[in-house]
Amino acid sequence: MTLQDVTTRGLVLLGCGKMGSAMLEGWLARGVPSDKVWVIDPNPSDWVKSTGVHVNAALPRDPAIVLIAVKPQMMGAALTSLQALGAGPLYLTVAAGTTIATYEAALGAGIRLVRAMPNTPAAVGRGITAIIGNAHASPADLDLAEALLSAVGQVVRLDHEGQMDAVTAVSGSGPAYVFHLIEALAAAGESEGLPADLAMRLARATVTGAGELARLAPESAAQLRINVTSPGGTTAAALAVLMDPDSGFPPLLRRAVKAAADRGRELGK
Ligand SMILES: NC(=O)C1=CN([C@@H]2O[C@H](COP(=O)(O)OP(=O)(O)OC[C@H]3O[C@@H](n4cnc5c(N)ncnc54)[C@H](O)[C@@H]3O)[C@@H](O)[C@H]2O)C=CC1
Ligand SMILES: O=C(O)[C@@H]1CCC=N1
Repeated sequence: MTLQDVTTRGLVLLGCGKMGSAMLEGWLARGVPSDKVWVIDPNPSDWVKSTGVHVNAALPRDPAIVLIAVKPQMMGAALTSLQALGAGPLYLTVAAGTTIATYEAALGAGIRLVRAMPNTPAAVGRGITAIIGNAHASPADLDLAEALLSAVGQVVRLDHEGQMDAVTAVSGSGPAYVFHLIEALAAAGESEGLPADLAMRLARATVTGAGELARLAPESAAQLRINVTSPGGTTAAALAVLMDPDSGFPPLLRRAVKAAADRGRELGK
């Protein structure tokens, strides 16, 4: 199966909230025809309804791909609406926590399934998605999933499903940590006397600019940090706080990432 099959046979999205919409936005922007996309969602957004995709219409009989993007807590009920499709399509799921075994139990042990963990920068083509196939997913299925997901950013393949909760905690949830960094940096600027709108503008441009530099520059993140840090200067004073081994970013992020990974494991039970 190829990307051409996807645009011929169709793509079904089960659940089109924040993550499903981010991916759909990326695919539509990259030329997937809207009349080849079927969305099933009891509460479709105005944006989804405005895209021209089929919304809560009868499904095609033989779609190439079914993307599952409902919350893990709703998965049991949601999967019943796919049972009629059986082992025909390639299933691609982005749900945190929910294990391959859960889908096989609900949809049939013979299904071809790729479990993926994307992130919302997919909406602007800058996502990163980790994938792992089940035992029935062929190399061609993984290639197809990768081709589809490459349309919205980078793709990495995992060695085993056990890595997925850590991936979720780093890159799936990670954009939220960065957005919170913008909020916190702006709030700190306000505390130093800046007006709120100026502080937010500076914080947002700094985080996105640093992100772009990290993407394009050949240097490591550590070297880029060193390049900002004049000996005895302002950055060094801030980094003494942020790099404190007991109270700085490293222990804080270790705790945050562990909490996210633990939650993923819990959702999988
Ligand atoms: N938001 C994110 O950054 C990421 C989310 N994910 C995963 O994506 C999945 C969806 O998360 P979000 O988009 O954030 O949640 P969301 O709440 O924005 O979207 C879920 C959508 O599913 C719909 N839905 C509920 N019951 C349904 C049913 N029975 N059949 C069809 N649709 C149904 C809801 O109406 C909603 O539009 C989750 O499993 C999450 O773990 C994965 C990576 C990143
Ligand atoms: O918060 C969540 O559970 C989902 C998974 C990764 C990002 N959002």
